[in-house]
This record gives sequence, C-alpha cells and structure tokens, in this order.
Amino acid sequence: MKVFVDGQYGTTGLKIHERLVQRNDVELLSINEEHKKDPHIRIQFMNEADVVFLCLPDQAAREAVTLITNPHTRIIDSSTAFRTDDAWVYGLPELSNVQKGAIANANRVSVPGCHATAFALAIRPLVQCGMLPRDYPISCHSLTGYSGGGRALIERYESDSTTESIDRFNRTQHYSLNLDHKHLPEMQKFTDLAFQPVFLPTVCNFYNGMVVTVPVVTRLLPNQPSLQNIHTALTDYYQGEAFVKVIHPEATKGMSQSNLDPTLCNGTNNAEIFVLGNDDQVLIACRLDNLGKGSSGAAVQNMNLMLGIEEGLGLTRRNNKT
Ligand SMILES: NC(=O)C1=CN([C@@H]2O[C@H](COP(=O)(O)OP(=O)(O)OC[C@H]3O[C@@H](n4cnc5c(N)ncnc54)[C@H](OP(=O)(O)O)[C@@H]3O)[C@@H](O)[C@H]2O)C=CC1
Ligand SMILES: CC(=O)N[C@@H](CCC(=O)OP(=O)(O)O)C(=O)O
Repeated sequence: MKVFVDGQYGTTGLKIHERLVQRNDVELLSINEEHKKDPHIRIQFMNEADVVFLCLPDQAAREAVTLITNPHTRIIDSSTAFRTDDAWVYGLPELSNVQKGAIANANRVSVPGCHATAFALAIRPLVQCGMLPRDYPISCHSLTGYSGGGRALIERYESDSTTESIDRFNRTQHYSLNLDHKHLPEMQKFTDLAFQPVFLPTVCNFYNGMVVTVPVVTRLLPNQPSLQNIHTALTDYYQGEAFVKVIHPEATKGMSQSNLDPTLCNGTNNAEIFVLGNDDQVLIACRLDNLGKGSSGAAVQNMNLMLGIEEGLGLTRRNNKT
C-alpha cells in the first residue's frame, strides 16, 4: 500500500512518518526536503498513493485536495479546513460505532483538532445520555504544549533571542482571548451542544502534551448526578476502546495535592479521562498528546480503520495499569 505524507517535514508530518516508517505494510512515497513544495512531484505522488496524509496549513490543504484526481486515492487531512464539512468524515472513531463505520468507508477524513478531541471525548457521552443538557453553559480550559502551534510557534519558543515577543520568563500564556478559537465549530458540532462553549486555551513552556478541563455544577443538571454517576456514564461509554481510558476515581484520590501532568500521555495515542472534584462540583479532564491522539496518532488510527487494519498497528497502545 502506497502512502504519501504531504507536509512530511512539518511537525505533524514528521510524526506520521515516524509512525509509518517502521511498518512493512506501507510503502512511503518520500519527497526530498528541497522539493517539498514542488507541485509536479506532489501531484505525481498524491495520485499514485492509496492514502495521502495532508499535513499542511489550511489553505495549502484546500489546494492539495484539488490536485488529487485519482478517484481511488483516500485523503486524511490534519488541518482545520474540512472538519465541519459534511462531505468529509470527522476522524474521531470513539464518538460512536456509527462514526467508526463511516471512517472505515470514507475517502475523505478530517483529523480532529487537539483541543476539540479532548473536549469531545470528555463531554459527548454526557450530552448523548441526557446527563448534560444541550444548552448547559459549558466552559472549557486547555493547557497545551507549544508544538501545537507548528513550526512557527516552536521557533518562537525555542529561540534564544531576547527581542522575541515571548521572552524566556514569560512563556506560559492564555491565547484566543477574543474567545473565538478556531476549534469552536467542531467542539460544538461533535458534542451536539446547542451553543459553543466558552473556551480558553493556555500555551505552556513544554513541547507537547495537553490537558483539557470542563467544570460542571451538578445541581444545575437534571437529576443532580453524583461524581460517581458521571464517572460511570463515561466508563460505560468507552468500554472496550483501545485508546480512551476513564481513570478510576480511586486512582485520582489526592490529585488535588499532586499534579494533573499534561505530558503523561506523550508518545502514545491514548486519551485519559479523569472525573475529579466532589458531588457538587465536578471537573472532567482529558489528557492526551497533542502530537499523538491530538494529531498524528489519530491520523494513523484513522488510516488503520479505513484499511481494516488491526487497531494499534503503528501506534503505542496504553498499558493496562489502571
Ligand atoms: N502541531 C499540532 O499539534 C497539530 C497540527 N495540526 C494541523 O496540521 C497541519 C500541519 O501543522 P503542523 O505540522 O503543526 O505545521 P508545520 O508548520 O510544522 O508544518 C507544515 C509543513 O507544511 C509545509 N508546507 C506549507 N505549505 C506547503 C505547500 N503549499 N506545499 C507543501 N508543503 C507545504 C511547511 O513548509 P514551511 O515550513 O517551509 O512553510 C511545513 O514543512 C496544520 O493544518 C495544523 O493546523 C493539527 C493538529 C495538531
Ligand atoms: C499551541 C497552539 O497554538 N495550538 C493550536 C492547536 C493545534 C491543533 O489542534 O491543530 P489545528 O491547528 O489543526 O487545529 C491552536 O490552539 O490553535
């Protein structure tokens, strides 16, 4: 099977390459770095490949799709360009078995945004079972590594220049303070919320890793569920999933003293969901690697599903410690 990664020298593309290069069922069509934007070579590879990963800025991804004329080429796009486009399938298989089936049969799959993945995994099951009303005023916060911003942000963070706008001592900061983050449309659509959440991300001084948190006031919910009720709903929903694990409350005892370290899923395709707090105020947290389940891991997981290949191939599975 021939695979081409367009944007293979970027942050996401490199990680997809790393995951695929070890596989003997994949023949990688590789472009020299100096030719990475050469339209002739890209058109040739894109139309020769069975699967094309697009790891490009939005506009370049839109253009690349128009260059693919081979009807058999299947596209997995990691940009924001097509995530809420009904002609594309949203590549979050854990949404439902229907979603898994849609991905398996799709020719066009969009890889969800990293914040949106964590948010949807945390909230969607609760909306679906009616525990969280569709019009609940949701707020959400995310701590993310700076690699989420791609090469440009990585260079800013890793630059030694004191003239940079982010100096060495001020590298953790909120962004999207207009509350208009580009993931909001997909965050609303794939949780089935009536309104967009209030979403505030914070970029931190570590390369990769992410924790997204959603606070919920239980007395505002129908039937006032306990922390245990919320935990059970999430655990039941993700039963049998290879890459989503709901952490047992016993394992989170003392969490308030310790630290919900955003980097502990790094290097894996795993998402871990925590239900913290008490029966009055619950904090649902989802931890993942923005370069794993938040992008390239998810992209490869989608490819495996599309090709009917065993889940886990080319991906680091969780260990079953909890
Ligand atoms: N980083 C992350 O955690 C995540 C990223 N994404 C998405 O994935 C996509 C890629 O992001 P990321 O890897 O971070 O970005 P990078 O900036 O790190 O990489 C993009 C790569 O594409 C190349 N490129 C740009 N334009 C073209 C073009 N017209 N033809 C061919 N190559 C081109 C760039 O080259 P050059 O640098 O020389 O311009 C670069 O090598 C984006 O749409 C992003 O939103 C999605 C989820 C998470
Ligand atoms: C730190 C940082 O800037 N992160 C990016 C999210 C990266 C991601 O999920 O990718 P997409 O760009 O494809 O949506 C952001 O918040 O815009």
